[in-house]
Formats: sequence, structure tokens, C-alpha cells
Amino acid sequence: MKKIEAIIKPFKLDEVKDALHEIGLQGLTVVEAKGFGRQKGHTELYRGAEYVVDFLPKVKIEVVCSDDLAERAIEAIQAAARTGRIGDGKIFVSDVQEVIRIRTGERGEDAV
Ligand SMILES: Nc1ncnc2c1ncn2[C@@H]1O[C@H](COP(=O)(O)OP(=O)(O)OP(=O)(O)O)[C@@H](O)[C@H]1O
Ligand SMILES: [Mg+2]
Repeated sequence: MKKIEAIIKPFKLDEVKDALHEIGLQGLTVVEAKGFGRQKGHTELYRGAEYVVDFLPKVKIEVVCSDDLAERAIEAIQAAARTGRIGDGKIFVSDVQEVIRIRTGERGEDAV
């Protein structure tokens, strides 16, 4: 299983959520985040205004899925979150050892 963490522009959240739903992913965590990338100290456009602050509002999406679905999920997130402008965000992928569904006790891919 893989954990996909995607830092995206907040206004792209609904599109990304819908894209992940379309490929069959059922669970998702959303975390409000702040961060900066390579343009630290430079302006970035956010909701039509230019910001010079270091930390810009971002949304982090976390989704855990089977290895089979991971590449499709990454492509879906990239396609939905991309504007082509700076600050579109990043996707981090890591291995997940175990998942436990608390209500049923299922483990592994059955629990995702
Ligand atoms: N190396 C990193 N580690 C952790 N978080 C990061 C990293 N790079 C970017 N982020 C997070 O992703 C957000 C968006 O990054 P951003 O898209 O600006 O990256 P970038 O490398 O500057 O690319 P671009 O040139 O397209 O802007 C940042 O605000 C930060 O929250
Ligand atoms: Mg940047």
C-alpha cells in the first residue's frame, strides 16, 4: 500500500476530491497547511492577490491506497490540481506497512 500526500492550492480541493472519487478511492484526509516552495520570499498569486509572505495557505490531502491504484491516483491528483503556475504543489509517495479498520478489525488492503 502507498500513502499519497499532496500539497495543493486550496481552491483545487473539490476538483481533486472528485477526481479521486472517480477512480474509486473512498477515503481521504484533508489537512489545512501552510508552506513554501522554491520561490521563498517571492510573490505568489493566491485568490487573485499577490503575496510576499513566506508561508502560503495550502491544503494537504492524504490518501492511502493499494499499490495498484497509486499511479492512477497520482495522475488524477496532478491533472486536477495543475494550473501551470508556480505554487501548484507537490505529491509525496511513501510505503504504508499496515492499515487497520477500527470497526471491523480488517487489516491490509481489505481495510483501506
Ligand atoms: N520539499 C518540500 N517538502 C515539503 N513540503 C514542500 C516541499 N516543497 C514544497 N512543499 C509544499 O508544497 C507547497 C507548494 O510548493 P510549490 O508548488 O510552490 O513547489 P515549488 O518547488 O516551488 O514548485 P513551483 O516552482 O511550481 O512553485 C509549499 O507551500 C509547501 O507547503
Ligand atoms: Mg513554488
